[in-house]
Amino acid sequence: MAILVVGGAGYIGSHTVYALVERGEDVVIVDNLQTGFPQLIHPNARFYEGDLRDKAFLESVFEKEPIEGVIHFAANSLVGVSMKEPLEYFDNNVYGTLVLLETMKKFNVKHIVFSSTAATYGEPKRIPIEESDATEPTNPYGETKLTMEKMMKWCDQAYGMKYVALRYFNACGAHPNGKIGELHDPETHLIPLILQVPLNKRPHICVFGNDYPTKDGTCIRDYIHVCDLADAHIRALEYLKAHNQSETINLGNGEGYSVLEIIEAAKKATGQPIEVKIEPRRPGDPAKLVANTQKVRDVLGWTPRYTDVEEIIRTAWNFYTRQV
Ligand SMILES: NC(=O)c1ccc[n+]([C@@H]2O[C@H](COP(=O)([O-])OP(=O)(O)OC[C@H]3O[C@@H](n4cnc5c(N)ncnc54)[C@H](O)[C@@H]3O)[C@@H](O)[C@H]2O)c1
Ligand SMILES: O=c1ccn([C@@H]2O[C@H](COP(=O)(O)OP(=O)(O)O[C@H]3O[C@H](CO)[C@H](O)[C@H](O)[C@H]3O)[C@@H](O)[C@H]2O)c(=O)[nH]1
Repeated sequence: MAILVVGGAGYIGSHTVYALVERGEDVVIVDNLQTGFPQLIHPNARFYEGDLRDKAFLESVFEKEPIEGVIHFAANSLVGVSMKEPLEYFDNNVYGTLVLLETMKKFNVKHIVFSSTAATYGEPKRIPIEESDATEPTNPYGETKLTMEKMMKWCDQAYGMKYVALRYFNACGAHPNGKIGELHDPETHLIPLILQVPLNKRPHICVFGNDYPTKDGTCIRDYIHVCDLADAHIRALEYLKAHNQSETINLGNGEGYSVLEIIEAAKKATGQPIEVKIEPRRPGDPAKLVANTQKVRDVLGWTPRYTDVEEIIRTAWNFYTRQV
């Protein structure tokens, strides 16, 4: 039997594929490469290039492959773009998920693990955030992910399809093998942008606002290593097999770091100076996002392997310094 990884040529998807293959799983990837990279595709996975929204294509994959479970990463995920082009986000994220769920129903595949996000909460009412807290997304991206969660809830009720929705906080770092890591074009995430300074790809890192109500005035986030994320997906699939029960679970380290703290850690991890420029706030950034991680520990038995941000950044640095 095989695991289908939709979006397996992307950043988090590729790390999950590596973890699955390392465990001896048979892995099938579907990806249209819109933001994925051929070099992130594991050579032992069977790769089908195509779009999730292409029903005939997706059905042909389910016909050929003995798929028993799905991990779904494919989405548009830039908050700023989603504000300007919400319909593109509903089309790819919601309609793409609709086609996937219809195909799973047709081929009687009952288990799906999928990428949700802390953006489903919007501006949090309290820190750390618990899964039962209000979900009021402040942008179309978060709204599409919340809609995907709701689609799965009703598919469970109607068809007995079971899901684990993993609400990630800030994914970061790279596989310690140095072969795969975070590649986005354009890159918008803090850690890769910071590392572009010592890589001589940008003169300084812009800090978006130092007037937030936090300890040093910069935003606080919960950074989780991509291999720890990958591990949680595999545990979620095992949980579905063992318990056949749907869950929505936060996935973070449970520790908050400010933007300036991350820059300091990057200086230590790289041994290089990093010039900082303070800029105005980026619209839509909440001051503080930190996960309550009790549920992922209790339900999936997951604990993070990487808890030290300097070590996390070193794995990313190791990857970037090996790229030509
Ligand atoms: N990176 C983060 O910090 C973060 C945080 C929270 C949630 N997420 C979610 O995790 C998932 C993976 O994020 P990532 O950073 O690895 O993104 P990514 O862009 O690197 O990976 C997404 C992959 O899906 C593919 N894809 C997109 N639309 C597709 C379609 N219609 N058909 C086939 N393939 C398609 C892309 O080509 C890409 O390979 C996304 O759903 C994202 O919303 C990411
Ligand atoms: O050049 C930069 C880039 C980012 N930041 C700051 O660094 C923090 C982290 O920003 P990222 O863009 O790396 O990540 P976000 O917290 O904005 O977003 C991440 O987490 C969200 C959930 O909260 C979504 O899931 C989203 O997809 C995911 O990228 C923010 O305070 C941001 O303002 C800077 O100061 N300078």
